[in-house]
Amino acid sequence: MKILIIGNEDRYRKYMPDLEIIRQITMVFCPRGASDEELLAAARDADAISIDPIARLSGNVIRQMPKLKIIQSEGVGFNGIDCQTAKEKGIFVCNCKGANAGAVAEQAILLMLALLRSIITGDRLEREGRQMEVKERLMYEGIAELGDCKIGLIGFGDIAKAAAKRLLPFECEILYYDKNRAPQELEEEYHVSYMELDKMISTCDIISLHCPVTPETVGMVNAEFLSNMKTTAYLINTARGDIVDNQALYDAIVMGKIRGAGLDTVYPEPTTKDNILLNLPEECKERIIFSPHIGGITTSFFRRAHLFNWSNVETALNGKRPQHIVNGL
Ligand SMILES: NC(=O)C1=CN([C@@H]2O[C@H](COP(=O)(O)OP(=O)(O)OC[C@H]3O[C@@H](n4cnc5c(N)ncnc54)[C@H](OP(=O)(O)O)[C@@H]3O)[C@@H](O)[C@H]2O)C=CC1
Ligand SMILES: O=C(O)C(=O)CO
Repeated sequence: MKILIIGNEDRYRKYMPDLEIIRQITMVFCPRGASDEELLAAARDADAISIDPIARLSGNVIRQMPKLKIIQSEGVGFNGIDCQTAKEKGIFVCNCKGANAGAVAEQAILLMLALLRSIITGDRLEREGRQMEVKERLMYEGIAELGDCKIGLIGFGDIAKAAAKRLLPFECEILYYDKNRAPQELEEEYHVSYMELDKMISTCDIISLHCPVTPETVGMVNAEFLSNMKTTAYLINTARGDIVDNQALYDAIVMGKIRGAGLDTVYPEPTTKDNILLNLPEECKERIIFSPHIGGITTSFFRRAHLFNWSNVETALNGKRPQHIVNGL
């Protein structure tokens, strides 16, 4: 049997669990940006694919792999995979649901705190020996505590729940919007209140995105969305860059429609120097702070995810139904 692994080989090998299936299967590696032709030349006869959650896998490739039974995302996202073609061919697409929820929640909270305290600017000015300017700037703008903030979570799945759990001790008010309202017991368990999207956008001090990219959410954070936010509010995106309209966010920052943004995910990936969000005017460039899509990739996540992924692949290759199927099969 053969598995095609699309992603970073060194990282993959580093977290390889000690399982019998690994000794029985041939592994073929291709990098994230490999073309359809390269993937097919390497592993047209593969039985399984394990794929980095931000890599792409086209229907063209899926259709030409006659033995393929399972496509396993190495993370939560699967938006780069043609799930519909996989479904038509009876191939499972699975993710490792929840495996990096705590990690991404921590990253979102880190970005919130870093923005509230202007940590990037503070670090720069301190290193330049301009301590007074840091204090003056922060005194002028005011430093909010998380506990003073109303935080709006868009999407109330695993990551948003992990964020709500971690935000509770900060004593902030936590609101959420999801296309399906959660049962009352869950709202009580996580101390969150449901709010319609439009109201939440104009009410919250921090809006944090935790929904997937779908036709409904692509470009959801557009000029209208941003101009309805408070001028003192922050946007956090640890979900996917495609949910935010880059030009609209650029304009909102420059025109002072929102105070800032913390982005772990930026469209397109990988980020290039000419991305408009990296080219804000000097006076407001630190109003956006970035992390390079590292929210989910902690050591514990890799250990957990790889263990789960391999056993899920083994289940499918043994003709059984794997867990966390995301393409409706
Ligand atoms: N920065 C990083 O490293 C990482 C980023 N991610 C990103 O975060 C996203 C969320 O992850 P996770 O919480 O684990 O996923 P979940 O599937 O657990 O949660 C997503 C939630 O969003 C809801 N949702 C779907 N569409 C909409 C919509 N239009 N408006 C509001 N809510 C919506 C879903 O509802 P329903 O279930 O009914 O569809 C679900 O409740 C992932 O899709 C991925 O893109 C994930 C991991 C790591
Ligand atoms: O799990 C995911 O979807 C990720 O983005 C991790 O990098």
